[in-house]
Amino acid sequence: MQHSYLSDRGKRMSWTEKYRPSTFDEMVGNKKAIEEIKEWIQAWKDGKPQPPLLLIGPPGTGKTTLAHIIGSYFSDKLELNASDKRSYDLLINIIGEASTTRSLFDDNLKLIILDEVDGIHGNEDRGGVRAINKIIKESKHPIVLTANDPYSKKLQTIKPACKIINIRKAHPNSIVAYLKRICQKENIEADPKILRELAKRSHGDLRSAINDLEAMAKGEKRIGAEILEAGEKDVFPGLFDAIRAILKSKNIRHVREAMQIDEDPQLLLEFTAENVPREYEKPHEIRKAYNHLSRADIFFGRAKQTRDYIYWRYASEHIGVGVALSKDETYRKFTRYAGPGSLQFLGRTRAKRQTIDNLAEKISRKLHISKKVAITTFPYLKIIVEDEKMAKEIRKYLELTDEEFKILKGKRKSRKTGKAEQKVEGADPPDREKQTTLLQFK
Ligand SMILES: Nc1ncnc2c1ncn2[C@@H]1O[C@H](COP(=O)(O)OP(=O)(O)OP(=O)(O)O)[C@@H](O)[C@H]1O
Repeated sequence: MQHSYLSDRGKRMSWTEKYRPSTFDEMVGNKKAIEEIKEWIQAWKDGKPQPPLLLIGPPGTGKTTLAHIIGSYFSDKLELNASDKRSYDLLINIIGEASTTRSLFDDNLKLIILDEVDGIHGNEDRGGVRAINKIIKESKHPIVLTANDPYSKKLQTIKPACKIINIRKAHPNSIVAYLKRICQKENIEADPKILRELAKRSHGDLRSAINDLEAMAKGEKRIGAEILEAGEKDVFPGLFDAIRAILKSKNIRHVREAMQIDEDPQLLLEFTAENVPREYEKPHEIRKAYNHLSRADIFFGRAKQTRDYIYWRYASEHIGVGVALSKDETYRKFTRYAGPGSLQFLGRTRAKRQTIDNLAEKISRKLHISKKVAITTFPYLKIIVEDEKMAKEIRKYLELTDEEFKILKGKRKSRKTGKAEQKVEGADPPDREKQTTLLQFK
C-alpha cells in the first residue's frame, strides 16, 4: 500500500511544484529563447558539441524549470546548486570526473546543471568559479548554468565561455492567463480583478504570483474581489500606530518606541511607502522620505544576502527616523492611512514565506542540501514530527523557532470538531521577549 502522503501527493505539493512545466510548450513566454535552446539540444544530438548554455534572468522566471526540461532530452542529468557550500568538493569530485570521461562511441549524454552560479558561496568563491571554469573547459557533456544577476562578478570569467540566453519576465497578461488555468484545474472561481492584481504585484515573477494565488485561495473554492477592499486596521493595529508615529511625529524617541511591534519590518516599509504621500504635502519632503525608504530596501537586501541582520537595524532607522525627519514640520490634519487590501494581504503571506525560507535555510544547512531540495523534505518531516519524541529532537537539532516549527508541523484536523487545529509539540511556552520584533533598537 502506498503511504498516505504519496497517494495524496498532488494535494500537498505547493502549486509552484504541482504546476511546474515539464515541456517547453507549457512554459509561459520566452518563445525565442526556447527556440535557441532547442537548436542547441539538436546540435548535441547531431554529434556537434556546444558551449554551455548560461540562462540569465530574474528570479521566478523559469530558469531552473527550463534546465530540467532540457535534461529530459538527454539520457541523464546531474544537478548541483552552486550556492550550496558543499558544491565545490562535489563539483570537482563528482562532475569533474563524470564530465571528462565519455568514450568515443558512447552517446549517453548527461546534462550537467549548475544552478545559481552567481550565488556561489562566500569564502570559497574563487575556488568555486575556478572549478566551474575547469568543468566548462574539460566537459564532454552538455552543461546548463543558471544565474540571476547578469552583472555578477562571479560570472565575469564564466560568461565568455558560454552561450548566453536571456530569460525575460512574463507579460502580466500571460501571467493572468496562467493563473486562470491553475484556478480552472483547482476548480476555483477567482475574480479577474484579483488575478490582474496578483500579476501586477508579481513584477513578472511567476513563482511569486502562483504562491500568492495559493495563499489567497487558502483551500477555498472562491476568491472574491472583497479581499482587495478589506480594511487593514483590523489586521495590523500595531503597524498603523507605528506609521502614525513616523508620519505625524518628529520626536525620535517616540518614533522608535512605536516601532517596537511584532511585525515584519518589510511590511512596515511597504505600508510607510504607501502612506507617505497621504501625509506629506511638499515634494521635497516626499522625495527625502522615499530616498530613506529606498535605502532601507537596500539594507533589507543586504541582510538577506549576507544573513547579517544588523542591516535590519539600519533599515529600520531609515524607515523610522529617516522618514520622520523628512518633513519640515508636523501636519495638523486628519489623515486616513490605508493601503490597498491586496498589499496588506500579500504582506502577510510574504511574512509567512519568509518563515518558510528560514526553515528551508536551516534544513539545507544541517543536511547539506540546497534550499530548493530542503523544501521538498517538508512533507516527510511533517510525518516524522507527528511523533512527539521525534518532534522535540528535530526541533532542537534544527534550532527551529515556534513559527518555523508551526510551518513544519502544518495544520491537521481535530478528531472532535473536524476543524483545523495547530498543536506545537516541543514548542517553548510563549515568550514575549523572544518574539519581539527585530525592529527593536536596544
Ligand atoms: N515561464 C514560466 N512558465 C511556467 N511556470 C513558470 C515559469 N517561470 C516560473 N514558473 C513557475 O515558478 C516556479 C519557479 O520557477 P523556477 O524555479 O524555474 O524559476 P527560476 O527562474 O529558476 O528562479 P530562481 O532564479 O529563483 O531559481 C516553477 O515551479 C513554475 O511553477
